[in-house]
Amino acid sequence: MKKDKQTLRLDIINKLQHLNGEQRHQWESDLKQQFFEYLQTINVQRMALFYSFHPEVNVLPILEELEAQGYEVYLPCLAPNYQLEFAPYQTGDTLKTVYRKVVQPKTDQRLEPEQLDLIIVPGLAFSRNGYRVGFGGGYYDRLLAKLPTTKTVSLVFPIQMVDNDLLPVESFDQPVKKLFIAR
Ligand SMILES: Nc1nc2c(c(=O)[nH]1)N(C=O)[C@@H](CNc1ccc(C(=O)N[C@@H](CCC(=O)O)C(=O)O)cc1)CN2
Ligand SMILES: Nc1ncnc2c1ncn2[C@@H]1O[C@H](COP(=O)(O)OP(=O)(O)OP(=O)(O)O)[C@@H](O)[C@H]1O
Repeated sequence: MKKDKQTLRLDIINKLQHLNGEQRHQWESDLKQQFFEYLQTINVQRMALFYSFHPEVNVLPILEELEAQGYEVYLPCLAPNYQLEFAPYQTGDTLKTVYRKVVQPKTDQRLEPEQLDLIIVPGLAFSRNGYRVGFGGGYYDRLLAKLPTTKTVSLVFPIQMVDNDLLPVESFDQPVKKLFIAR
């Protein structure tokens, strides 16, 4: 049976919360490896990540490695009307909490989203064809609708995958172009 987005969100949050630490760690290392292998095949400089909070896939080790390799890293900042803006971030920069566990850089510096070469998109449930259900602000759907040519990827645990025909898709949903699924 097709679940609504809210039911699916709670389902996946529950699964992520019950994931054992060792399995999580192994999947996160695998995703990091897959992602850096992919990076060697493309030419990008400016990248948007997100500041993971529990129980999301932790992408902060990837963020640190990107910095070490000299990439420019940006994080999303909430703007009026569910818009996202992007601020530069380096480990150690001041962050502020904007909503529950959501944090963003304190700086007022911004990069036009069009200048991003690649966006790592957060999410809870995903289908093979790249559709996703996130926490429900519609922030990334609004953003990606404006950036049809930007590379987009998500890093996903197998327990977050849902059959194509079981993931609710609405007219405004924007799929990510490439999924990495942990093995
Ligand atoms: N780590 C991380 N950072 C992220 C995201 C994310 O998914 N993960 N986001 C991904 O987008 C953005 C923040 N997402 C948010 C999603 C919902 C609400 C929120 O206000 N939720 C309301 C209901 C939504 C509404 O008002 O319609 C709520 O929970 O009460 C705020 C931020 C940007 N930063
Ligand atoms: N391009 C858009 N223009 C206007 N409203 C939009 C657009 N895209 C999404 N929305 C609105 O955003 C709301 C949340 O969408 P949805 O539940 O799919 O969020 P989500 O993908 O889970 O969240 P997020 O993208 O923040 O991770 C919906 O009510 C929808 O009407």
